[in-house]
This record gives sequence, structure tokens and C-alpha cells, in this order.
Amino acid sequence: MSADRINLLRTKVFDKSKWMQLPRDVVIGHDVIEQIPAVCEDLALGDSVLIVSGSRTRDVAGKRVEALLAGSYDVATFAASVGDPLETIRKAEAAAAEAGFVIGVGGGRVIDTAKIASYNADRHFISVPTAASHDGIASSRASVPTAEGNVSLAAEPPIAVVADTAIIASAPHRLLASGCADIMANCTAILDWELSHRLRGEPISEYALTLSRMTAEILFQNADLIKPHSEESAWIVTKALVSSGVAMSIAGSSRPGSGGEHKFSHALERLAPGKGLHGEKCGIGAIITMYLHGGDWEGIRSSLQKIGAPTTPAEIGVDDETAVAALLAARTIRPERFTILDMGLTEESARDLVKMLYRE
Ligand SMILES: NC(=O)C1=CN([C@@H]2O[C@H](COP(=O)(O)OP(=O)(O)OC[C@H]3O[C@@H](n4cnc5c(N)ncnc54)[C@H](OP(=O)(O)O)[C@@H]3O)[C@@H](O)[C@H]2O)C=CC1
Ligand SMILES: O=C(CO)COP(=O)(O)O
Ligand SMILES: [Zn+2]
Repeated sequence: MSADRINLLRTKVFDKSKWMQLPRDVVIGHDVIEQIPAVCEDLALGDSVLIVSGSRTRDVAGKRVEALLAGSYDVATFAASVGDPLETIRKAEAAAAEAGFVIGVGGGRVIDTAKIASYNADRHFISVPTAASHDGIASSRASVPTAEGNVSLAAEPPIAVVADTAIIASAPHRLLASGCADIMANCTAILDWELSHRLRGEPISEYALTLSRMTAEILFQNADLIKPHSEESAWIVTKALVSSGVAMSIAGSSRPGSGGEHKFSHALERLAPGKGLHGEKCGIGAIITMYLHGGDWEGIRSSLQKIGAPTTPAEIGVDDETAVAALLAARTIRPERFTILDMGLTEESARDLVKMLYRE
């Protein structure tokens, strides 16, 4: 082969690069919250720490983390209040800038606040989920509600995840079921991604896609094992959430875990704020988007029912008309993310779908 040809091939082969940020320590299991001092020592992140938690989650686990670290670190706390998320993030960022590293102890909102604040303040971040309710536990993305709908922001990937299954199993079952639904929704998210790849040439990551699909499939297979307040269930779901977060980190975007069903969920959050948990809305949305993809939508519905997640808008206090409006508004949220809901859905067809697929 001529030197010119080799150089051409080199250029072609080596002009691609990717930066994947993954957690270094992932500690999951019974009472592992007690391992936090060892994790912090192992990572040698500094002498001072900011612990971010919410009003409930501070009592659930935040205070325990504060006590565990108080002897060895200068500990500051930040209460991630429920209010304007961007304002809360700004305040958390200022507090993070004063600390050596940040620990987020809570549900999805708290973890996202801590990981964005860490990213903006250029601090390492440790993720301590108190509930297996969302797949942002281990990812480098954050999903933040704004007036225009949720935005997906780059965030600090956790350098460590410490997920205590005893704490997670004690959380309200609704949170665990919501996390299951968030993962089950991966199966429609990847169908949307493949559709966009075939139709519009959107780049796809086979590894991220396969990991995301496999994670959802494992959960569908284990749906019978998911029971309230069982530590085994917490273990199964938490591992799946970490795996799903890794898929997003590999992709460098939330695409492997967020398609039309998520845009429907974000639209609902805007139209009916506070109704339903994130994963619950995604699961409900996945029933419709799977139907539109021609897949096993009844399988999704029965798996959601098995784990105790809602399958109709009515179950989360949303009326049919609002669900129709959310289906139609979904395409206006993050419009660059092409999904099956961009394929000609009309008001009439949305109404028919809601009537047919969300029968009690
Ligand atoms: N980064 C990503 O990729 C993703 C991000 N998300 C984001 O995550 C958020 C949704 O997360 P989700 O966890 O569903 O909702 P929240 O974080 O709002 O948590 C729901 C409620 O559960 C409480 N809670 C959490 N853990 C426990 C526990 N162990 N015992 C009792 N109560 C508990 C919280 O308390 P407290 O008041 O203390 O917070 C809160 O009141 C959304 O903002 C969504 O956009 C969702 C999916 C993926
Ligand atoms: O929720 C997510 C994955 O489960 C990601 O959220 P976005 O839809 O905001 O990207
Ligand atoms: Zn989600």
C-alpha cells in the first residue's frame, strides 16, 4: 500500500474521538452508607465537603452522611429546596465553589442539583441515591425542568456512587416502581433513536444502545421479583439504573434513555406540574410510543402493572384532554430530538390513542 493511501486511511480512522466519563467507585449494597468515609479517603478529594440533600432526604440519609464525615472533613450543607430549579442550582453552585468536593444525597432532583453545581464549580461529585427512582444516579447528564420544558444539561459525572439498598428499600415503593418505569422506557427510547438514525442519519452508538436495551430487558424479565420494601428488589433496580446511566455516559447524551415517551413526560410536567413522578409519566408515555412503533405495548403495560407503576394518566391525576395536549406538545420539547411523535400525530389520532390505550 502506498504511503499516501496509508495516510488517507489513518486520517479516516483516527479523526474520531470520544470522551466518556464513568464513575470510578460504585458501591451498592446493605448499609454501604457506612462506607462513605472510606470512599472519600480512597478518592482523596479534599478536606472540605458540601452535602446537598432535600427536606426529607436529609432526615433519611443526609444527616447520617454529615455525621460520618464530621470528624475528618469540614462539612457544609445545602438544602435543595423545591422551587425555581435554576435558582436552586445557582445557589448550590456558589456553595459548591467554597467546598473541596460535593455529595448529593437524595432523589433525582437533589442528585441533579448537586451534579450540575459540581460541574459549574469544577468540583468532584459523589452520588448517594436515597431512592431507585431515576437513571440519573450514575450518569453525566442532568434533566432540569424549565418553562420551555425539561432541558438536558451536561453535568459532573459522579466519581463515586454509594447506593445503600437498606435505605432504598425503605423508601416509598412508588419511587422504586417509578425507577423501573424509567428503565423500561429505554425500550422505546432506543426505537426512537434507531428511527432517527435510519430516517435522518443521526449518529448512533451501538454499545450505548445495546446496553440500554439489555438493561430494560433484564428488568422486564425480573418484573415478578420487584416487590415493595424488598432489599433484593432495590438491588436489582439500582444496578439497572447504574447500567442505564452508564449507557447515557457512553453515548454522551440521554438519547439511550430518553425518546418520545420522555418528551411526553416533560410536556406533562409543564401542563400538569407536580402530577406523577418522572418515571411514572415516562412509563405511561412508553405505552403509546411502543404502540406507534408497532411493538409489544401490552407487554409494557402488564410489566408496569406487575411492579405497581401507573399505566394511565388518570392514575396520576391527569385527565385525558391534558394527556392529548401533552402528546401534541411533546414535539415542541427539544425539537432536535426526533421521535415517533414527530411522524404525523394529529389531534384526532392523539385523542383516539389516549382513548384506546389508556382504558382502565
Ligand atoms: N439526570 C438524569 O438523567 C435524570 C434526571 N431525572 C430528574 O430527576 C427528578 C425526578 O426524580 P425523582 O426521584 O422521581 O423525584 P424527586 O427527586 O423529586 O423525589 C421525589 C420525592 O421523594 C422523596 N424521597 C427521595 N428518597 C426518599 C426516601 N428514601 N424516603 C422518603 N422520601 C424520599 C424526595 O424528598 P426530598 O424532598 O428530600 O427531595 C421527594 O419528596 C426530575 O427532576 C427529573 O428530571 C430523572 C431521570 C433521569
Ligand atoms: O430522564 C432521562 C433518562 O431517563 C433523561 O432526561 P432528558 O429527557 O431530560 O434527557
Ligand atoms: Zn428518565
